[in-house]
Amino acid sequence: MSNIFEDESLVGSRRKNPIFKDKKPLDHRFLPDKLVHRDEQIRQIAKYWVDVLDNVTPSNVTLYGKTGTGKTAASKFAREQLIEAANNENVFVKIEYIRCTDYTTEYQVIAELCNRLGRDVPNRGWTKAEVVNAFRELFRTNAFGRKLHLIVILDEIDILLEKDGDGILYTLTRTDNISVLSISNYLDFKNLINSRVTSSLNDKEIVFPPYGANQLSDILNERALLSFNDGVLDSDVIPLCSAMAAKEEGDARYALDLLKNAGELAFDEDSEKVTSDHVRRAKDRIEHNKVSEILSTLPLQQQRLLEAILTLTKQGEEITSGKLYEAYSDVSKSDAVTYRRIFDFINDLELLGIISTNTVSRGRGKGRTNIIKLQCDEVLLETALYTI
Ligand SMILES: Nc1ncnc2c1ncn2[C@@H]1O[C@H](COP(=O)(O)OP(=O)(O)OP(=O)(O)O)[C@@H](O)[C@H]1O
Repeated sequence: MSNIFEDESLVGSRRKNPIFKDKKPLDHRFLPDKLVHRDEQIRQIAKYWVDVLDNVTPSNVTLYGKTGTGKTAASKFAREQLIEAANNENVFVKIEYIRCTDYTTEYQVIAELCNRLGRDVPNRGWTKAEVVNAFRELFRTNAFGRKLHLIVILDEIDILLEKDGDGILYTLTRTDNISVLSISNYLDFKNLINSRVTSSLNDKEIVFPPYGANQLSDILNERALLSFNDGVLDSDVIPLCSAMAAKEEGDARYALDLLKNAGELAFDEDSEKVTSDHVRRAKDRIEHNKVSEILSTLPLQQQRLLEAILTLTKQGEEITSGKLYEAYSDVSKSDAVTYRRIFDFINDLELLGIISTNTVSRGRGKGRTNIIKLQCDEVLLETALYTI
């Protein structure tokens, strides 16, 4: 059989893509040369970090803001600039970026930092104290031959704090020559931290507000110039992506996803232009992928519970827990779990944002009832449920 990658249709599409010039700039990990509308925040980070150029350990900083507001991009941007300035001034600085979804415990973060600094530490097997000692030793013994300043960026820190407590911040902020830049989605992130640690965080906080539609348009215009061939975007495409993303809490990542998916749909359909219709369908496609992704990770019984919720919703019924249990037992038959377990499942599905629950009072003496509602599109859910 001939090689599928050499198939005429694929070779053709690689050589000349009528829509995209280069898709990379639409990828989440792409770091653009300039971050429009984030000058102020980058300047603030620089104001704290600049101390390091005078050999002074910078203050710890916390960045707050909802998802897709440019926190990661701004901190990586500041990192690049500081590394360049430090090289020019011959100051020894390392800035290590750690995504706490990948390293979810203090042990893992410290071991990873040791490894990046050239001290081999196993990913498991040692005690936490041993790993912390090995790490501190690097700074105590001047292992690098000259004074190293380490700035640790802890992105999505909430995940680590929830899972493993605030020991990581304690360890890092109590080691000489280290400063931490924490990135959090929640303004109340300090509630997860003990006061012994908050005191060393020094309250240097930078807020990233959600982007408005016009700001999102500026961001998309910059990326579109790099990614799309001239003239392929209809004039209403970027304004529409921006307006839709502004509604989704000003999330630049979502705006970029809409634009990229709209372009891919246009390409798949051999269209010469990307239109607002592609954007609308891109929105459905993204939601569909999101729902499918969530569903594919759900245990079977929870999927069955969702099937039951879907059936009742389609029948136009008000869904109480009692009614739901009956419908669920019909779907699950002999392997149905107990009525009590259903409440855990309902809780989990609510946390995932697929359903919502609302407790209503039925009037005097009649007690209270839980009303369950679907929070995602019925058709999307149905397709996703029956295709996984
Ligand atoms: N001002 C901007 N200019 C250009 N691109 C931007 C800007 N702000 C965000 N982006 C882009 O939007 C995407 C999401 O941004 P980023 O990852 O920095 O958000 P975040 O606030 O860290 O989100 P999360 O909390 O979900 O991690 C990235 O691809 C980033 O490059």
